[in-house]
Amino acid sequence: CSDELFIRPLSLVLSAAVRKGITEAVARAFKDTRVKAVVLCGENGKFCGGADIREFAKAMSGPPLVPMIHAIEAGEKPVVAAIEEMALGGGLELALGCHYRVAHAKARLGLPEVTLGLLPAAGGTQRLPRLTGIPAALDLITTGRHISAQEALKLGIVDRVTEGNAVEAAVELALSVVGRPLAPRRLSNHATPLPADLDGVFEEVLVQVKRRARGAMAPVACAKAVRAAAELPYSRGLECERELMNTLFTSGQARALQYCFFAQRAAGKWSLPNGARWDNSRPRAVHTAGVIGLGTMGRGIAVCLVKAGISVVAVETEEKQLDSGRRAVRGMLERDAKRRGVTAPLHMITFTLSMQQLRDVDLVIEAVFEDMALKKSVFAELSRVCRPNALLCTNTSGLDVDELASVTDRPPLVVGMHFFAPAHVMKLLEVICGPRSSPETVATAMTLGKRLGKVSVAVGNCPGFVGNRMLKLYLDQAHFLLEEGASPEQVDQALEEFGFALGIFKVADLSGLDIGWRVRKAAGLIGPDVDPKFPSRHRQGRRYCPLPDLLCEQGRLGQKSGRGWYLYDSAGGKEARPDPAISSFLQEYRLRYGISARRITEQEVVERCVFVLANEGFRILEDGMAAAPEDIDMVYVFGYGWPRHRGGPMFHAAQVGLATVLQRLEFYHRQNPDIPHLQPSTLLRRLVGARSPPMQQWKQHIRSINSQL
Ligand SMILES: CCC/C=C/C(=O)SCCNC(=O)CCNC(=O)[C@H](O)C(C)(C)COP(=O)([O-])OP(=O)([O-])OC[C@H]1O[C@@H](n2cnc3c(N)ncnc32)[C@H](O)[C@@H]1OP(=O)([O-])[O-]
Repeated sequence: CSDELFIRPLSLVLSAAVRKGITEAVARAFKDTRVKAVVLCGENGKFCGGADIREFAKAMSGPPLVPMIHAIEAGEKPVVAAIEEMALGGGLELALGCHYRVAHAKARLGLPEVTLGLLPAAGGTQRLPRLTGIPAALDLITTGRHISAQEALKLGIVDRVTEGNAVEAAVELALSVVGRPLAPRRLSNHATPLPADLDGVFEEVLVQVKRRARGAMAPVACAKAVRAAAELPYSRGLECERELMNTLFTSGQARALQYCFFAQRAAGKWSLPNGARWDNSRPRAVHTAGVIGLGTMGRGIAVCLVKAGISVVAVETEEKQLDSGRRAVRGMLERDAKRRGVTAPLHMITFTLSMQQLRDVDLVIEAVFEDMALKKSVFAELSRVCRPNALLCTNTSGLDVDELASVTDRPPLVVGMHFFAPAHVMKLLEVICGPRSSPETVATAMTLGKRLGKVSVAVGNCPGFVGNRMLKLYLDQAHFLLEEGASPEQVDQALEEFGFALGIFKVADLSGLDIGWRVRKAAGLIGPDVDPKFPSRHRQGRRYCPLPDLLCEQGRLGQKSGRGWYLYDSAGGKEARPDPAISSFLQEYRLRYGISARRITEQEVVERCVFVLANEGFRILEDGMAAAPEDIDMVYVFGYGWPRHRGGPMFHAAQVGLATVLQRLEFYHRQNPDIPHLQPSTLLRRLVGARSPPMQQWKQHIRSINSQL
C-alpha cells in the first residue's frame, strides 16, 4: 500500500491473536506520521465472522474487543472498514467502530450473537441504534438475521456499496476523507434517534421475541440493551450492555446455543463403518432430478430442488393429482419469487404422467404414499426406466430402505431421504444409509441436502430411523399421562413452557391423528382381536394406550376434521381450544378401566416426555443408528421443534446431569413397570458408572461400537 495507508488483514474470526494483531497495527498506524488513513480488511476476501466462539469456553486471553474498537473510533486518523463477503457479530461491531464502511455488493452483514445466546457486547447494541434508529436495530439485534449490502446501505450501516474491489474502494474513500473532521463519524457521539411511541415499539418487540423463542433469554436481553441506547448516554448504555452480557455469557442457554452451532457443522461430517467419510467420498453432480408423487411432501421437495437450480421432472399417476400438484408447485414458486423480487423458475420443472420421462435424470426422489408394497412397485419400475447409474432415493418416514433397495437392480445406489413437512420450509433431512448404500450415494444425498439448504444428518436404517423412533416413545408418555390424570392442554402447556414451539397434542392434531392410527394398524396393534368397546391397555407385552385409536374411531382426526385432542372453529381451523367433551371422555375412560386420576405436576410431564427421548437416544447410540449425540440433537432441533436454547435431548440430559436423569427414569419405571422404555438404557447406566464423562467421550463407553450407518 501507499505511504498514506496501513492495511492489516484479519482472519475469519477475531481470535486473541487477531485482536492482538489489530490493536498493535492500528496503534502503529496512528503513530506513524506517514500514515494518513487506515483501511481494515479481511484475509482471503472475508472481512470477519465475529468473535471466536471456541474461545468463549476458555479463560479470556489477548486484548479485549471493546477497548480495541474504542481506540479505533477515538483515533485521529480516518479508519475505513472494507467489508468483503461478511461482517458478522464482533466483525460488524468492529466495522461500526470504524469511521466509514464500504461493502462489496455480495457481502452479508448481521449481529447473530442472539442465536448464540448472547448479545453484541462490543458496543453493538449501543452504536447500531444510534446509526439506524431503534426499530431497525431492534430487528437486527433480536433476530440476528443477516442482511445484504444493499439493505445495509439503505439502513445507513454502510456508506458505499461496490460491485468492484471493496478494498480498493475503501482505499479510495479513505484517501478522499483525509483531513475531514472525525467527531461526526464517531457513532458513540451520536444521539439515538427515537421513535414517537418508544414504549409501544418495545412492547411489540417483546411480544414477538417471546413468541419466536419461548423461554429464550438472549432476545429479551438484546431488547433491554437497545432500550438502554434509547434512554442512557453511551457510556452508561455500554455498562448496561456489559451487565446483560455477563448474565447471558455463563447461562446454560448460551452454552446450548453455541453447542448447536458446532453440532450443526459436525453433523455434516459423516462417516460409515467401512471407512467412507465426508472428506474421502466424492458426491455426484446432480443437474436433473425426478420427483414421484405430488402430495404434500412431493410438492415441497420439487420446490426445494427447483429453488436450488436443479431441473425437475415431476410424475403423478392421474391427471387430477397432476393438475392440482402442478398448480400448487407453481403457486409456491411464484409466491417465493415474488417475495424475492425475481422471476419464478417455472421453466425448470415439467409435469408428466409418464415414468418414462425419468430415463435421463441423475437422481429420483420417490414421495408416494407410505406403503411398502406401493413403494416397492415404484422402485422396481424405476429400476427398469432410469439409466443404470441414476440414484434412487425414498422419502420414507420409517420404512426399511434396504427392503426397497432389494427390489432394484442397484442396491448401492439406493438411499433414504426423509424430508419433514412442509419440505420446502423444514430444515431437517435425515439421510438413511442402508447397509448397501455406497459411500458415493451417501455423499451425494448429504451434499444435495446441504444444497437444498437443509441440515443433513446421516442415520441408520431402523424402524422410524432416529427422529420418529424417538417421537413414538415421547408420544406414548404423553398418552399415558392422560390416562393417569393429565389433560391434553396441561401436557402441552408444560412442554411449551419447557420451550417446545407446540405441545405434543397440538402437533398431533396438526399432523392428523389418522397417520399414527394407520401405522398402529399396520404394526398389528389394532385389529380384529381387539375389542373395540373395551380395548385392552396392554399389547405385545407392554402397556398400550388406546386413547388415540378411540378418538379416531369417533372421527376426531385433528385439525383437518375440526376436532381432535382440541376443538377447532371448523375443519382446518387453526385455533386450538380445550374441549369439554375430551375432559368427560377421559373421565369416563379412567372410570371404565378403574384408573384413579392423580395430580400430575409440570415437572413429571417434562421429565417423562423429555427423559424418555434422551433414553431412546442412548439406545440409538448403542445400536449404532446415529454416529454421535450431536446428530440426534440436530434431528430434534431442526425437525421436531425442540427448543434450540436447550441444545437437544442428549445435550439437555448432560446439562441436567446424567445421574439425575438415571435416577428419575428409575423412579418413573418403578411406578410404571409395564412401560419398558422408562427403564434406563445400558449406555446411560454405563456413563453414570463412569462419572458422566463429557459428550465427546460417550462413544468410548459404547461396548461394541457397531455402527449401522
Ligand atoms: C464481546 C463479544 C461480542 C461478539 C460476539 C460474537 O461475535 S459471537 C460470533 C458471531 N458470529 C457468528 O455467529 C457467525 C458464525 N459463523 C457463521 O455464521 C458462518 O460460519 C460463516 C457465515 C462465518 C461462514 O459460513 P460457511 O458456510 O462459509 O462456513 P462454516 O459455517 O462451515 O464455518 C467454517 C468453519 O469456521 C468455523 N467458524 C465460523 N465462524 C466461527 C466463529 N465465529 N467462531 C469460531 N469458529 C467459527 C466453523 O465452526 C467451521 O469450522 P470447521 O467445522 O471447519 O472446523
